[in-house]
Amino acid sequence: HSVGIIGAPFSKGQPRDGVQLGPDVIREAGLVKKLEGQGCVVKDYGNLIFEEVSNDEPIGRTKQPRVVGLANKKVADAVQRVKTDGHTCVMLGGDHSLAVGSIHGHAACRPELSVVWVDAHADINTPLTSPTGNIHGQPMSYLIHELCTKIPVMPNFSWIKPCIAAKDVVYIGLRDVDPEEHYILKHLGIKTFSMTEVDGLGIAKVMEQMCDHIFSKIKKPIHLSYDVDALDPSVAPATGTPVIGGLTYREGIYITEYLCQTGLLSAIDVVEVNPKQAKREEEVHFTANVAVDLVLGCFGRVREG
Ligand SMILES: N[C@](CCCC[B-](O)(O)O)(CCN1CCCCC1)C(=O)O
Ligand SMILES: [Mn+2]
Ligand SMILES: [Mn+2]
Repeated sequence: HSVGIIGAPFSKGQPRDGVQLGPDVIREAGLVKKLEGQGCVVKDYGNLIFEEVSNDEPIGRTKQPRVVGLANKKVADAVQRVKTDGHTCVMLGGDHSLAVGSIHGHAACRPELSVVWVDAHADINTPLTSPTGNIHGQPMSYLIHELCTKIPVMPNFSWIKPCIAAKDVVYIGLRDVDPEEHYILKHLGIKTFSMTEVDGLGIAKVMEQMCDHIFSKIKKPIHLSYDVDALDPSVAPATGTPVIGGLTYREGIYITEYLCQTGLLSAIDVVEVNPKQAKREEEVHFTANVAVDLVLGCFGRVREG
């Protein structure tokens, strides 16, 4: 595997300080060395530099729109470059608003994408449905063709063109979905495997049925957007919006092992690691090590040795 790593130290899609430190704590947990140790060729493109935006007043309830729009343009260009260079892209967040740029940049190289969104949350609020105005709860609404009429014009967002179809999206791990998001998921017929399905079917069946769904016609490259809060807070405590009843470590890893063996993983986001949300120092290292293990699973590490 040839891997291109991008650090995206960005936090303005949500209000909690610290998630901008995610890329560096994940690197400090040995990501590059461990990938190389399992035979990957790794190019670390370093951390993107995000410029400030003054007077970034809310638009309606939406907070920090200008700096989020600007940051995602940078991410989109960087992901496109990594893909053009021929690597599987790994974007280290930073908050989940960065998925707008990551998926947009990926789709610029691979127009026919399927998106696997692993998350406690659906992150599909529009600017008008969001209960908080935090853009990390909205990224999917800017990317899905069927929602484009629901998105108001916002400064620094005009470059964004919807690039994925609802039928090519699948969710795993949902357990904290806002009412409006639930309506959108149902209305668009988006395939979801909430924690209820994970419990009822077991993770192996979830992965089988998920692949049947996204590969129902042709096989498309996969964009895996992995929010560490999909995992149970006991497994990934250093994150901004923890929700109890999440994926076990084993389930979280199984998802990456399964997707790796499809051979279709083309870009991966690992987001929402926030060291400042940890109660104790060891929780930071624990969460960072789990994040590293998720990436290793995407690139061929299997637990049998
Ligand atoms: N859906 C929420 C949470 C988004 C989490 C973003 B992620 O997945 O990247 O971490 C709001 C959640 N909800 C608001 C009302 C009270 C309960 C929580 C939102 O702010 O839109
Ligand atoms: Mn998320
Ligand atoms: Mn989440």
